[in-house]
Amino acid sequence: MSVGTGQKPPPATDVFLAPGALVPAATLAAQQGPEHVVEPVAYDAILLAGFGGPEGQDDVIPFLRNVTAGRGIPDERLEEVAHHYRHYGGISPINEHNRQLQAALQTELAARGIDLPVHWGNRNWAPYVPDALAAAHAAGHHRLLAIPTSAYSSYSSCRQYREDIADALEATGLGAELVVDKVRQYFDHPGFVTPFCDGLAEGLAELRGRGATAIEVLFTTHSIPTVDAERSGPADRDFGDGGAYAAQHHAVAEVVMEAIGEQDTPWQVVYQSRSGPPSQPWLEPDINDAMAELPGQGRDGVVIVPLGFLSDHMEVLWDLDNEAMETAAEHGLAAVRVPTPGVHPAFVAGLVDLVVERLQGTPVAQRPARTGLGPWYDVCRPGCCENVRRGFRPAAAGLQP
Ligand SMILES: CC1=C(CCC(=O)O)c2cc3nc(cc4[nH]c(cc5[nH]c(cc1n2)c(C)c5CCC(=O)O)c(CCC(=O)O)c4C)C(CCC(=O)O)=C3C
Ligand SMILES: [Fe+2]
Repeated sequence: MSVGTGQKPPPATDVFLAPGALVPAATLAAQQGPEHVVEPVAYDAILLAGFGGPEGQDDVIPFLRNVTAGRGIPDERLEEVAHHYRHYGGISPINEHNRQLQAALQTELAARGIDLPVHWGNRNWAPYVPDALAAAHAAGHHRLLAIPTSAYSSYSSCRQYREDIADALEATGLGAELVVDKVRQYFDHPGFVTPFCDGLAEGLAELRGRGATAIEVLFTTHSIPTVDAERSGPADRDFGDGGAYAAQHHAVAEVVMEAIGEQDTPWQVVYQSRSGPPSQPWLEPDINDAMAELPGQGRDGVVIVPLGFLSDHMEVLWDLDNEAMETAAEHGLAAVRVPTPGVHPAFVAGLVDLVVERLQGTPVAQRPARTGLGPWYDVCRPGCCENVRRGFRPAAAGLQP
């Protein structure tokens, strides 16, 4: 299913979709303008692009091999992670979450009179992206708008989805017949931000009700290698240490604190679920290390906000609800974990708003964005979120190289 390695990148001005398939020149011209908004497109289907997870004990190891293919993840780490899944019967809830999100999107689209079927395909487990593309094609669809289940920039959270879509176009031989674009990154879209605001306000109230008086808010997200973080986002913009990935999380966290009137409550962005060899630097601090410091600073409670995730999947259940909660107890901290967006009505409506933007070509000034970083790009910029360790691989829905 992989695109041949060593393949030469296409010329710098092409929008890569798949060999032989380019978007119309007008679309390209529009998206290169200062507004980075593309012309309206009459999409005929949605592709919900998920991560995928095992649904039984026999799936666990093959799933982990899919996720880590070609990546130097040590075997001990795979064993350790397999154990997290085995603890829950080998079943990750993530596929069920995506089934629910698919159904909720379908309902919301219908309620607004938008006749677009939602096809669902995962990167790492069935139903796979190539199956979804084949199903879309068999149903007579040609212009797909992808909604990845990830809100931020970085190789793991954006480009890898785009590369896997490019691979799927190649593997299915549908590259000349299907166009696959994607919605802009929605880390600062009100639909994504609102559920966290609601959850954090409730979490703070709950902890205060339990008697905590010196609470710190921990906004947590997946750690990634610092080299990936530095390359996250468009290559022609500087986002400081940690690249666009860290900058987006910090900006959203600040917006959430302000939105609920908690500017004076201490908070920080922390990282979780690190893997890879110890010699390789990843974003820090780890959530557990950060918590160990808090009693010394006079804190007696933490609200954990899983800002980097869309649903209560394994990274949330195990790494937060088991591990981080245990760490909190060890350090005498009262703790509560806020829900992920899941199928919160504001989130589902927000995703449909993103689809409508692209159907209508909404001007950038009319696009909602809660941070100064956005609204983000309709089409990923050249060199966006590249993985220097793996090298160049073609990616759908972006400018090359
Ligand atoms: C940024 C990011 C997100 C958020 C964006 C998004 O949501 O897409 C995310 C989500 C997820 N990560 C997940 C699972 C795993 N991630 C792994 C490994 C890795 N993740 C990374 C990053 C991210 N991961 C990285 C840099 C690696 C190292 C290897 C590599 O470069 O790829 C491994 C291998 C073992 C390990 O090392 O932990 C597993 C099993 C699941 C499914 C959970 C379930 O099944 O419920 C989900 C939603
Ligand atoms: Fe991951």
